[in-house]
Amino acid sequence: MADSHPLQSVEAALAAMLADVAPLKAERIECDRAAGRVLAETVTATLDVPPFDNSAMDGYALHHADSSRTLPVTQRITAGTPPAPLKRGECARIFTGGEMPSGADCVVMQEAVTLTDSGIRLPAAIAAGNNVRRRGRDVAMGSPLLSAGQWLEAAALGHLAGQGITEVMVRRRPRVALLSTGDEIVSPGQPLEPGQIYNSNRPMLARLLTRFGAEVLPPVTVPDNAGETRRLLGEAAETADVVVTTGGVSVGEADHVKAAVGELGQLDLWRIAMRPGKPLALGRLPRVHQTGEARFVGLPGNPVSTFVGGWLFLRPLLGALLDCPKLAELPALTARAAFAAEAGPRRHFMRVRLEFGSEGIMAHAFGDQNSAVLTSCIEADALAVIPERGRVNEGEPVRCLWLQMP
Ligand SMILES: Nc1nc2c(c(=O)[nH]1)N[C@H]1C(S)=C(S)[C@@H](COP(=O)(O)OP(=O)(O)OC[C@H]3O[C@@H](n4cnc5c(N)ncnc54)[C@H](O)[C@@H]3O)O[C@H]1N2
Ligand code: MOO
Repeated sequence: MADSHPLQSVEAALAAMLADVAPLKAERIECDRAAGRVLAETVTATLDVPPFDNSAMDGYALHHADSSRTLPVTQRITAGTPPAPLKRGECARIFTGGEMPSGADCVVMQEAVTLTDSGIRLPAAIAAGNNVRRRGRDVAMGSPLLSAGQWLEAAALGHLAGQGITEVMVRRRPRVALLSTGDEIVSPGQPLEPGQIYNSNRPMLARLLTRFGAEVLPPVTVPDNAGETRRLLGEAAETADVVVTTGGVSVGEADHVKAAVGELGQLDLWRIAMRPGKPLALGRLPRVHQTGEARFVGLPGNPVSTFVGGWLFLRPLLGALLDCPKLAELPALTARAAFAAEAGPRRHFMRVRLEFGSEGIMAHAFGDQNSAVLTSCIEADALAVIPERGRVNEGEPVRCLWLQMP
């Protein structure tokens, strides 16, 4: 009976799921297509950035010993033009990014000088190094630029380009098959018959998985039939690294997923002490025609259970397959609860909106926390964690898992 089946802790379930996950192979791709991918190699800088000392301001380059004098302007240096050496007692007109001429060691902003008939009158006491961006200040040649496991987003892509790099080794994207179970499930675009509902889990999970770095395979709908469930799960395992189902993992008579996984492969774990998402199931499906096996994650059908299960289980699983620690771990923060809540034997993951105010961070819980109420996820920035049999009173600190991308 289901109720005699012990509930596993979230930690035990995560540990079991991640115990023997090996990172996927690496592949070389163009940097232009590398956004949202995970670096599979450590990249070493082959260039200093910036490659030469240059001016941080539009102004005049000089030697600091010439401070407070009036100097003739003997050259004009724009970004991209090589400078000539500068003699003592001269200054150079220079613009932001322009290379410092030898003989100069500081730059005075143009707003700080006075133009006179005999030259540029300089302010007193200009320090050496003033307004100069030193060669290698950002990146020193030979130093690690980016480490393996780096999630590639805007700044990292800029860093690679700054080295003139056009291709990088990244992890292959995990292929995820998404199977929606249930006779009542209909795809948007089709007419809705009595008793049917539209499939909201598929696009929601597809979006989450894409953001977590996966390649989502074409949609599969699974009827409430044991034979078809087995066939479609087996078929999915042939091409997918991860097979995710929604629905059909509870104790209803039409819940065929767990049995099918057990028959085809191995059901590692079922029922977790979490709310929502209690009937979540984990396992593996061996491939018949290909080598290896696919990971199986069975998410409960209620849309909120699917959403929360996606963040708490699919994200770490993809993080392990992609060997990306920052993807694997959800960042946690402590906020003040703008609500009171109590948890039973299951840890409660409440959908909250975070308000960043002068007094700190407040967590506002959505009013209806039922696992069928997807509205609770729309504005959710975080999951507030109420420990098993724990309680949080209004105004007290509460740990929150931030629903943020790496
Ligand atoms: N007697 C018991 N009944 C239930 C238990 C239990 O312990 N004993 N657990 C409840 C909990 S908690 C959950 S969560 C659900 C999960 O059940 P399943 O995973 O078997 O999911 P289904 O029954 O197939 O569906 C649940 C619910 O979600 C709707 N659904 C399913 N797929 C989709 C979809 N793709 N898009 C939108 N909505 C979907 C489905 O129509 C159901 O309303 O079981 C409880 N029952
Ligand atoms: O575990 Mo369920 O998602 O609470 O309704």
